[in-house]
Amino acid sequence: MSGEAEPKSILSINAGSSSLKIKLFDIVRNDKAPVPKLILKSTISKLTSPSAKFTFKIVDKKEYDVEAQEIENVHTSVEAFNHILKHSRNDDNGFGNKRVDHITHICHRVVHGGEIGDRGPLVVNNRVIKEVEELATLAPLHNGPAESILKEAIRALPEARNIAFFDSSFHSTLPDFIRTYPIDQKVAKEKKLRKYGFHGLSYSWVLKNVAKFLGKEKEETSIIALHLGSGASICAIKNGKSYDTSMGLTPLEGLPGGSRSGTVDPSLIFHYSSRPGEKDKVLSSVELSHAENILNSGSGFKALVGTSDFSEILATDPPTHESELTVNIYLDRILGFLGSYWLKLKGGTGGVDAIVFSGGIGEGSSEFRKMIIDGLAGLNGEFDGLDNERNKKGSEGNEVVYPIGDGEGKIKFLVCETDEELQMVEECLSTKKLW
Ligand SMILES: Nc1ncnc2c1ncn2[C@@H]1O[C@H](COP(=O)(O)OP(=O)(O)O)[C@@H](O)[C@H]1O
Ligand SMILES: CC(=O)OP(=O)(O)O
Ligand SMILES: [Mg+2]
Repeated sequence: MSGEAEPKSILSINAGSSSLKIKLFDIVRNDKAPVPKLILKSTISKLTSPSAKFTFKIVDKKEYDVEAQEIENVHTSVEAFNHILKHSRNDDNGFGNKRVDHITHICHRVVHGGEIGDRGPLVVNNRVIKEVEELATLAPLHNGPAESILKEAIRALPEARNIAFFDSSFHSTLPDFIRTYPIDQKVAKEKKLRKYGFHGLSYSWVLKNVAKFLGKEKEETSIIALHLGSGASICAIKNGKSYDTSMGLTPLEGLPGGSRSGTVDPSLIFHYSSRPGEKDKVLSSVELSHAENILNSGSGFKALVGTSDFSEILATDPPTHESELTVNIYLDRILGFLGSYWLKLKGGTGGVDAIVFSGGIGEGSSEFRKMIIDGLAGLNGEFDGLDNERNKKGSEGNEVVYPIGDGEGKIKFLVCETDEELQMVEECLSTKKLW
């Protein structure tokens, strides 16, 4: 453990439900502050729709680039982490052991922070690992993998200090009447059953960069941010604070995703799990966890159309009944949240600055952004119209945020290239107690 020393080299690890994304930064000092300089980025994607794809890029050493290489033997996030580590440690790949063994700090994205998550990032110790483990049932696609990577990082890079950043922390500002489920409050308090919300590292990054783009203070910025990735959520941010978000006690609530159903009538579970004529049967806990597993891992796009890869679904040519149904369901649920959050923010503060797209689908698909914006056309004047050309062109140069609207409405449409890895590093560098 380094401890108390200014970070020199930070590895940032983001275990998503379909991918592992890592970045390595050297920390250089300018006059006033430590500044991260990107050295390496690597991703393994399509973990849930194999074969997995491996990308590896060392900055300024293009000759060592690996681009979307298919890898057969990697199925889990921890296998993906070990694959990247092994590749980095091989001198033939342009990197070598020295660089890896100089890592002083490791930032880990942990999706569910439960009550400890409300305190912000924490230096990892046995107690934190135990909490992450205990919360695994509340984020089944995330906390288990994050815990395995945490343990593997401690084993493989023993000199580094590990820090956990919780996706749920950003939502600690949710008002009581939004975070409370209308159930017996004694049980709710005892079992800590409330809305937590996730994708908070992404929302922190989006808020910070959109405020900068708009030339406003964060505290004066109100946006509706969409994080559309393998898991998808929407957040209403009111004057710089999370006011409502579509995910809940777990990342299952709200929008459907690659393998998740999103919100369904809770009673569906009981009917799904019993055979015809057995409707009144009491379900065993095994049957209930099986149902929970199906809703998390065997539903969503995968169940509707056979793949959790949204780009494949959009590219189905000609579209099939299943691909169209999937896109229409996703679009409908997104528009439902947009309408609701627009109303909530308008009614409360009178202002929404922008609708912001991020995440693999939000950043990658101009076609799907157009469908969403077309769906809001009835509110012309309130919202921008679409600037078709800019929407198709995407980001120019190194823009983190760019507009895709025509500037005619009160509410802008923006795209923000999210960076959960750099968000963690920036928070680490600005929080001395984490060193
Ligand atoms: N250009 C694109 N068009 C449509 N979908 C895309 C595009 N690029 C990535 N995606 C989709 O984004 C999803 C992965 O998003 P990402 O945010 O990387 O996921 P994770 O939840 O694993 O972090 C996948 O469904 C993938 O198909
Ligand atoms: C919280 C969540 O669903 O994250 P991801 O989209 O990265 O799987
Ligand atoms: Mg993600």
